[in-house]
Amino acid sequence: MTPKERIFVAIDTPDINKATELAKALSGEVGGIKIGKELFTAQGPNAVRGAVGGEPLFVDLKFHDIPNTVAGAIRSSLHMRPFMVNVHASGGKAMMQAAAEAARETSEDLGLPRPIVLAVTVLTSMDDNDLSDVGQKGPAAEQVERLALLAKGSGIDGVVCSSKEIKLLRKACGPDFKLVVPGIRPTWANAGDQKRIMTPRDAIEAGADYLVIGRPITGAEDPVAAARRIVEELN
Ligand SMILES: O=c1ccn([C@@H]2O[C@H](COP(=O)(O)O)[C@@H](O)[C@H]2O)c(=O)[nH]1
Repeated sequence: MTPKERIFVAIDTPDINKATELAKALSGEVGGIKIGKELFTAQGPNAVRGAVGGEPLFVDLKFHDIPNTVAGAIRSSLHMRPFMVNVHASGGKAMMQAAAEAARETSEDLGLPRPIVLAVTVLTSMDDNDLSDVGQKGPAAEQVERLALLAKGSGIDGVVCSSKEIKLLRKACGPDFKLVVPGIRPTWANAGDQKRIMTPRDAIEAGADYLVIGRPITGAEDPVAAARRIVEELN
């Protein structure tokens, strides 16, 4: 896989025209498009698939509910023909097993390739202090490793983590376990609300499978130029 193919651009906007325009402009410049709660809640599944066109789609809705409800949500999300979907690892083993099973069964029923099912560990906007505020045992890297091992044991294909944990998780979870990494910031971009960050190049060198990059590209005056600058830095 080329470095470019490892980049998923996060298109976070409620505006379908803006989303469609960005997806079209960035087609061929990156590996795929990630949509999340902002666009999905405003526009719904049909609009999302329409906006993204034929590009590989990461449906980042981070389901977190009882197993039956999450299984149903995964089933429904497969109609968007995603390449990747996700749940929160903190929803527990039974919930993750239900999600993995729903993805397997539904893709078979629909005659579609099975999407990669990921579990979100600790949000990249949280540091050790934020974790302790919500009563989770830190440091963040330890909680990420704990949740990643639970996810792997529940039949999940990989995790969403920060680049700070890539080396640790490669060792703990093996070479085939997918590591999808947001909180990516080139040296020329603002961190914003992200706390556990790394540059695209350092994250790839550490062993990330996919990088999720939003505002450094979509918030740039020229998003295509920003995407190309990142790809050049990766090459
Ligand atoms: O831990 C997580 C999980 C998901 N995200 C999502 O990734 C993008 C990052 O966007 P930036 O603009 O590059 O910060 C965004 O859609 C988040 O919802 C994350 O950041 N951290």
